[in-house]
Amino acid sequence: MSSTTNAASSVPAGLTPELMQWVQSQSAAGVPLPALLQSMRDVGWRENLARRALGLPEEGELPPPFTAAARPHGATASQAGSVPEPGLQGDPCCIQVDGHEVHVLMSLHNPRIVVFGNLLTAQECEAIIEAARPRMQRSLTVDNLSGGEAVNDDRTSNGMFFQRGENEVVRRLEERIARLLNWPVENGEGLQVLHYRPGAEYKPHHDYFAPNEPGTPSILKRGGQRVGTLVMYLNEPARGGGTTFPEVPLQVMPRRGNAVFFSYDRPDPATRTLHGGAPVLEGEKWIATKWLREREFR
Ligand SMILES: O=C(O)CCC(=O)C(=O)O
Ligand SMILES: [Fe+2]
Repeated sequence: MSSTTNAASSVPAGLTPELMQWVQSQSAAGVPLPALLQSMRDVGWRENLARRALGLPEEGELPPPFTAAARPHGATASQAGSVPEPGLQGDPCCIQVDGHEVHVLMSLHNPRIVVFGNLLTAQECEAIIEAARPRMQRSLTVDNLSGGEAVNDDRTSNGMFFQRGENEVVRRLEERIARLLNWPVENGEGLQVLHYRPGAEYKPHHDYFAPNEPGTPSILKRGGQRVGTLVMYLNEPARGGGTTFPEVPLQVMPRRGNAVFFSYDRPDPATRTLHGGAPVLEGEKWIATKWLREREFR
């Protein structure tokens, strides 16, 4: 009798031991918190009970959804152990972000991947390509050994970085992304533009920084780990060039103005976010990538 009482007392109010066991086993299997939260909503758990089961702040404890104006440098959702996540409760097919209609084309919970349509207008895509074009150079990847950057045969694209908020289009887009993914503008790295010619590719990789590499501590000083990626398609190659997730497996084909978002709540392959840019077979591919950090990126 008393053991039953003890077991019950370790279960938060309103929840059941079976549920808590399920949460524990799902977490241990690498299912991210946002996916668990959504699964609980899907089977009818009330929002605050689901949040309590996951150790997340309950509604009313959190500041209102992020707006750059209201919360420019304040507490981030990552401090609640969370990751960027669009507001897809109620399965909307479109999300209005500052008067711009973003379409939700696909949503997968494990790994967490969401495909958006109409995130950028055709004019915005063109403007970003034209501002980037004169500044393109052979892409580098972060060198885990030194914490600096190096040319890498796995990545045969050309690229450049904009400063955050560098021009009007970039600033507007960054604001839109922050609102769409409920993640502060300040936690975003500068937008990166990549250009792939036929044959160019980006072999499968993770976007987080490998914890045990000697260069990682110095990389993490600038805003902590990456916790989410948004790859935005600025044009359409005629064939090839999809963003692949070999462990799902899934391939997202580039359509101008569309984007694929994925998040990872820990720097671990268990997040199943291995992904790459398949070789472009015909035509060219332009993308803009926004990487999101745990904290303010400086
Ligand atoms: O080219 C792609 O589709 C993927 C790009 C990518 O993985 C990245 O920018 O981190
Ligand atoms: Fe990547």
